[in-house]
Amino acid sequence: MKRICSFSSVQLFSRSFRALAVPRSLNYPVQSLKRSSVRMEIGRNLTSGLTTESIAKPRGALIVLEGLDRSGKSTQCAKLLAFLKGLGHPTELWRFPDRETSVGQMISAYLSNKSQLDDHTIHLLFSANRWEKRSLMEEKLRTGTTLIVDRYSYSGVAFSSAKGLSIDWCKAPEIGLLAPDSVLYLDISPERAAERGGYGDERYERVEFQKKVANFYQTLRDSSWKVIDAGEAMEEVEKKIQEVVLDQVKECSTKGKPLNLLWSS
Ligand SMILES: Nc1ncnc2c1ncn2[C@@H]1O[C@H](COP(=O)(O)OP(=O)(O)O)[C@@H](O)[C@H]1O
Ligand SMILES: Cc1cn([C@H]2C[C@H](O)[C@@H](COP(=O)(O)OP(=O)(O)O)O2)c(=O)[nH]c1=O
Repeated sequence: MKRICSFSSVQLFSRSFRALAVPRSLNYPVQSLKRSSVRMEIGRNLTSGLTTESIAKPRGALIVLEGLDRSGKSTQCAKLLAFLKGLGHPTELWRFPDRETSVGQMISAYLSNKSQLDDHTIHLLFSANRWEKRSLMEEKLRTGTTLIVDRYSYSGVAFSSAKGLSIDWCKAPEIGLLAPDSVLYLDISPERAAERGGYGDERYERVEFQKKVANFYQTLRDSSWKVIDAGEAMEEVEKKIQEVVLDQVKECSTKGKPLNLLWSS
């Protein structure tokens, strides 16, 4: 196994944040670079020292569920966990934000309107919350555990972009996190999601805002995505998810598949 990360998350953040947040008027080395070069520079900084193996080795699969608030992610994650465990696949369920860590507690206070934070700051906290779990995530996958992850970097980018931050800025601190093998997007209209239980308790649970989030999710789709109609009955959604995920889990655990990095070109 080759070395994956030579930076601590704090270093990664201070580098990305400095490079992104510095006003053009300040005399900072990246200031004179064009926007696209800045992005490339950040990509190099963030990913230098991050390498993945070229030979595909058997490992666990990284499965991400995404979607609007109340699209059914938690329900389906729990069902998928039971399904994979029942088939004998070592599997864990993770979720972001991970509200257990100290960063996660700051996020939780913000989401429940107990604290106020600048939009950029909360974005970086969400990202830091993923970086603090990155090495454990890699270790679990390489030792054969499949991870089902309830929300990941796509939530980070879609929700912050919906507030008006630039997509490129939002993606930058996510570069170098592990790329999922499958992203299952639970597709539902914001209006239908709002009719489901518990809606309206947290900061982002407003229909107009969720409409914007849905639009930004669309721009993030890539070949790893499968869109699932989340308006169908729970059992139907469950079956569709199982088909997609089982293929991935089998491929990763038997043939093996290289681990890729998110948004690194
Ligand atoms: N396919 C479905 N049809 C109807 N209600 C659903 C469906 N999936 C989930 N629900 C209900 O919607 C609510 C939100 O589901 P949840 O899984 O917590 O969503 P999320 O984790 O995406 O916020 C819960 O009350 C859940 O029982
Ligand atoms: C992971 C993540 C979530 N979020 C938002 C999405 C949710 O509105 C909120 C909390 O996520 P979550 O607890 O998963 O909410 P829900 O169960 O209702 O889907 O945080 C971000 O804004 N950025 C992120 O990086």
